[in-house]
Amino acid sequence: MAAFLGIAAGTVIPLVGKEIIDGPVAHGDRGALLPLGLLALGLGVAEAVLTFVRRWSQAGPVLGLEAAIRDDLYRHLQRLPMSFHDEWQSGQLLSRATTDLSTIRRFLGFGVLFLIMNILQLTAVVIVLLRTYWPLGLLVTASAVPVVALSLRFEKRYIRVSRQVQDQQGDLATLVEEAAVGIRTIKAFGRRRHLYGVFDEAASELRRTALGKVRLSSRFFTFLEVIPNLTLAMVLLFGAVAVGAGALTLGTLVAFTTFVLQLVWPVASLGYILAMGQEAMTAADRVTEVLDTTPEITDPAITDTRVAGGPYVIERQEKRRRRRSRGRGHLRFEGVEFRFPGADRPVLRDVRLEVRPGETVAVVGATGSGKTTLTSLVPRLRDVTGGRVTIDGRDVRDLTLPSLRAMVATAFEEPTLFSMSVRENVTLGRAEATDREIREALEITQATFVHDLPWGLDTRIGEQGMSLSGGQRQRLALARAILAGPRVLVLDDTLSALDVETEALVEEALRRVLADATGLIVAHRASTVLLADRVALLSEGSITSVGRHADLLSAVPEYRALLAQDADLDPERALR
Ligand SMILES: Nc1ncnc2c1ncn2[C@@H]1O[C@H](COP(=O)(O)OP(=O)(O)OP(=O)(O)O)[C@@H](O)[C@H]1O
Repeated sequence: MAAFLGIAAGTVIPLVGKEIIDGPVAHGDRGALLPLGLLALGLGVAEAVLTFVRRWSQAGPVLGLEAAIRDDLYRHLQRLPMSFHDEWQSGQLLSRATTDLSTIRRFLGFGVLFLIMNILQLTAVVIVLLRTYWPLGLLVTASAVPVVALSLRFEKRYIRVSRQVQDQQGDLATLVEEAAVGIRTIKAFGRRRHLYGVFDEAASELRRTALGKVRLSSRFFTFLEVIPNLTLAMVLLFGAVAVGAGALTLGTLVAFTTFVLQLVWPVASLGYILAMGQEAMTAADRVTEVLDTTPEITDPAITDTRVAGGPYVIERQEKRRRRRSRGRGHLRFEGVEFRFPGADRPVLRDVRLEVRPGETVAVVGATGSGKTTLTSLVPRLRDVTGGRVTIDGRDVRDLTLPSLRAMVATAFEEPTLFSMSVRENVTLGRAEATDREIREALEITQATFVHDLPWGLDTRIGEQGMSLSGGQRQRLALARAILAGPRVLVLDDTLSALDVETEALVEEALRRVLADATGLIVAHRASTVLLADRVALLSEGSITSVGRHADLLSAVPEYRALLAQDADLDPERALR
């Protein structure tokens, strides 16, 4: 409303001017000058106030919209499965969540409104011009033809080049991120110059594309500046002739030229606005590419019509069932197959394995044999492509994700700590854990070193906090998994960075935890294998043997070969 009224006020001002020139000025009537002058002044002030109201009332909703889309995008990114994140560069996601959304906001906050206002102003002024003196009005209207034709051509080319710039910005963000995360490796290998070269090449490429974009838009913008000014010159020329011939009053000509001058900005700014629109459109495309990706790993579809209330009811039922059957956690892999998207061979084939409640099974296999992939199927970080994984007889795909993930906790080999306090990091799986429970979990994992940190449990660690050693990080990640109090505990080679002594202490304490849970442990070392009741040998994608460690050691040569390098196992070597 403020915008419309502003345009109306702005359009009336030249008409008042015309009245002043043709009335008081032409007839020397000073008395009428004052009210008309005050009217023009009043209209000017009203236009200014309305501009302020427009900007003020528009900023809030537009910024709110940007924040809402950003939230949606973040929430969606977290719902997307591992396979999505495997494929997408993090820099691309980063640039979409930041730069692209700001581009959309700028267009919605500024461009859209000006686009509507300019079109309205153009239409209003053209109508007034045609009514004031139609031959000149027609001349002004005709000047729109080349503007429209060129805008359409410009649009197609600009879309292409602005998409290219935005994609290259995403690539550049990825390079910066990788350089920051991998700085240790880069320095250690003395590859600073080399990586600088790679970055410089990408940055120069972006510069070249951006320059091409500027060249394209400047040609267009110049053209848009020239057309209205050329029209103005023609209006002045033909208008002067018309005034000379007595077909037009001087006041009308002055009003006319003021109107045409008023058109210069809307036409010239059309270029910027269209360019902004194209950028916003490609940015929106990039954002919707992410938003339109459907998460493949979702809660089960509610086909049971008796369950009114949907997932919440299922969730409640499951909680009740879990309370009743506390302590269970019967894990079974039933003919499981897993194939990475696009891969020609499956990584896992016909995997059959049973882990009974309270039992711990170690998975041993050559590197790259699929151990991590196998463990990721339990909390549905990935979904099986054949067969099924069940917990207490129920397919994990039939459980809601929150209840499944409350049931299964995983500690990974490469532990991720977030830029939060030790407490927040450790209680990630169970926010309501008490200090006593946290202390116990830290004691089990021999992670009491945190009490010596400057602010104890409240010390900020992770990417932007205190640096911790690999072993310290692993122990915190393990404490996190234990504190979650899962029915199924998955440890993916979690103790690999610990020294022998600490490992022994952790293992001793772990034995108590594992006695109450179902354990699946990926193991490379004999000492870790000894934590388990049984061992499963994963070979070429399937479980080829299952049994007690000592039995497999004596009966299965492949198993022996895998663990023989471990001095503990080979007394002769240990003595040597
Ligand atoms: N995202 C992925 N896309 C395609 N193939 C993958 C992907 N991740 C892993 N692989 C392949 O799947 C196989 C199994 O990988 P996995 O990480 O499960 O092995 P692993 O037994 O845990 O190895 P390690 O002992 O070295 O940790 C490997 O050959 C690997 O190259």
